[in-house]
Amino acid sequence: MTQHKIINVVGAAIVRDGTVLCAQRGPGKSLAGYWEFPGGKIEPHETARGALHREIEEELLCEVEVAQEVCTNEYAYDFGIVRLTTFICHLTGDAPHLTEHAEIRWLHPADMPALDWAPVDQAAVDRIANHPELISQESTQR
Ligand SMILES: Nc1nc2c([nH]c(=O)n2[C@H]2C[C@H](O)[C@@H](COP(=O)(O)OP(=O)(O)OP(=O)(O)O)O2)c(=O)[nH]1
Repeated sequence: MTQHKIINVVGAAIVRDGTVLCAQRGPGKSLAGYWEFPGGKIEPHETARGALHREIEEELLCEVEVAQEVCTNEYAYDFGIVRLTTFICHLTGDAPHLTEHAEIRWLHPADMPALDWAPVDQAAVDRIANHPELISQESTQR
């Protein structure tokens, strides 16, 4: 029997002016070329929100306020089962800077499904596209 470990991952749907930051995974990484929500693996001592705050600081060199959860979804890849929890996030300072992604695009919810998303991301993309009001709530810090 094949044992599949569960990899707990958090992703940020960063909102700006009615659009969401979509990021393309860089070459040489797992799932290279697929579009994703920036983020990464939750370390054992971390909360999901704490991990997301740290990952965004590391990956995009910016600060976010982690707002409401979009959804949690699982997908069995050949390297393991990824359980992705996605949160709406708001920028609290500088704009994001690319460090490891190939490209980023700010898209309106209706345009997001056209990208080639990592399979586990599909649920969150569909939820945001079908419920654009999710991203219309302004940050509490503005
Ligand atoms: N950050 C992020 N990872 C995702 C998403 N969708 C998805 O399948 N993944 C996968 C890719 C990775 O296998 C894992 C997240 O780990 P990570 O972002 O820390 O990836 P990493 O570059 O450190 O890991 P790796 O390429 O060495 O496996 O979850 C997503 O929307 N955001």
